[in-house]
Amino acid sequence: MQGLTIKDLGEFGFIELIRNRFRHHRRSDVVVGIGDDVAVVDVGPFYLLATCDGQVEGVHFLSDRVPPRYSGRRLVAVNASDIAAMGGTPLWALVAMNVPDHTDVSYLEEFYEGIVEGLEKIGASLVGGNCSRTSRDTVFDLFLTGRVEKGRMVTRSGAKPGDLLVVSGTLGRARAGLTLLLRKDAESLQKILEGSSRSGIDDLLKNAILHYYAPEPRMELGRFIGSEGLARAMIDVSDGLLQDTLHICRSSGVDVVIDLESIPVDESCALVAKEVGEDPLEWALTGGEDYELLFATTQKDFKRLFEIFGSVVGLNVIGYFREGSGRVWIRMNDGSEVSAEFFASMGWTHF
Ligand SMILES: Nc1ncnc2c1ncn2[C@@H]1O[C@H](COP(=O)(O)OP(=O)(O)O)[C@@H](O)[C@H]1O
Ligand SMILES: Cc1ncc(C[n+]2csc(CCOP(=O)(O)OP(=O)(O)O)c2C)c(N)n1
Ligand SMILES: [Mg+2]
Repeated sequence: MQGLTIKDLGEFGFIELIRNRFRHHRRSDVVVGIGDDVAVVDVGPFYLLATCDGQVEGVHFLSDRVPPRYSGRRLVAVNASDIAAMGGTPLWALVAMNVPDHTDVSYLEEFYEGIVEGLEKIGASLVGGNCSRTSRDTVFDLFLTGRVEKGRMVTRSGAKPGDLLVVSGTLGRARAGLTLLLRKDAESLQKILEGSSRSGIDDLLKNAILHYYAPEPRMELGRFIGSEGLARAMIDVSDGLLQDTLHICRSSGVDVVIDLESIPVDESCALVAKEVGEDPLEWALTGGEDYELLFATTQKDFKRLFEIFGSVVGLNVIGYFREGSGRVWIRMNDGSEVSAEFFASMGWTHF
């Protein structure tokens, strides 16, 4: 494809290209290859899960504004969230550290403190990695493995017409946190983080910033859903609700109708978006990085799940699946339906 750039093709176009080009390059023990939250390999007594996501300075985190301990925890959280979205349990991790040669060792030590803290929290351990010099930016990649009982993993591809679309927690909080980080000066940020003012609003803002710094992946919820077989398809919200819903629809070969009124817009998102003159609903739909779980389930299984996790993490039915060819529709407040791409951008894409 001479003359075509990665920007022309886009992130998902490129992944599709690689996936199709090497479709036949596959050992017989590969259960799920390119195209889901994690790869799944049959190792005998259980399925081994493997995933890899990175944090790039200026793209995912800001080294001059975010304490490195949080960025280390963030690196773990974004990977652990993919294991949760498969219904699995994390095991071992390797870190590829790529930094310029003037980097402070104390900065790196703190970054690693965060990595190990994050791994211990999810019951995984660091077993190796790699170091390389870069010409400018700091880039950390984590490779995380996990396990799931055979046949208990939840892929992106099992949603059926009639299933409910459910999301955990609230949406738009990470976008609110990032916006605060980019707009506030260091002193105001410090004040919010120290909680020196005792108003409820400051708590909301602090919460949003910390959520952006280092989100808490939904490990218990994901594992429960997997072990009890309570979802037919699942993904985590990294690129944005619309984009990640689209992944489920395309993989499952069904359409979904999202009901705008039922989107759980985070309180901090409503507050910050209003302050900067943006639409909170659009942030909730496309902001991404909330690392909530998004899944297709039946009415009966939702009821069971809600009884256990409803009051702990919050679970909202935000739409339903129907026959179709992999499209996302938005039901407007007046009852009409609009194809999602005409309503808003679908979410984050790297190119
Ligand atoms: N550069 C790449 N080469 C091969 N596979 C890739 C590459 N980038 C992503 N993938 C695969 O494409 C799928 C989707 O990746 P991605 O969109 O990053 O998902 P996630 O949001 O779960 O991290 C995964 O199976 C991932 O392993
Ligand atoms: C400084 C900064 N600008 C913008 C963002 C927003 N952002 C960066 S990557 C991303 C999407 C998720 O990251 P990605 O690497 O695509 O993770 P994956 O979907 O592969 O899990 C978003 C919303 C950010 N986190 N930090
Ligand atoms: Mg990824």
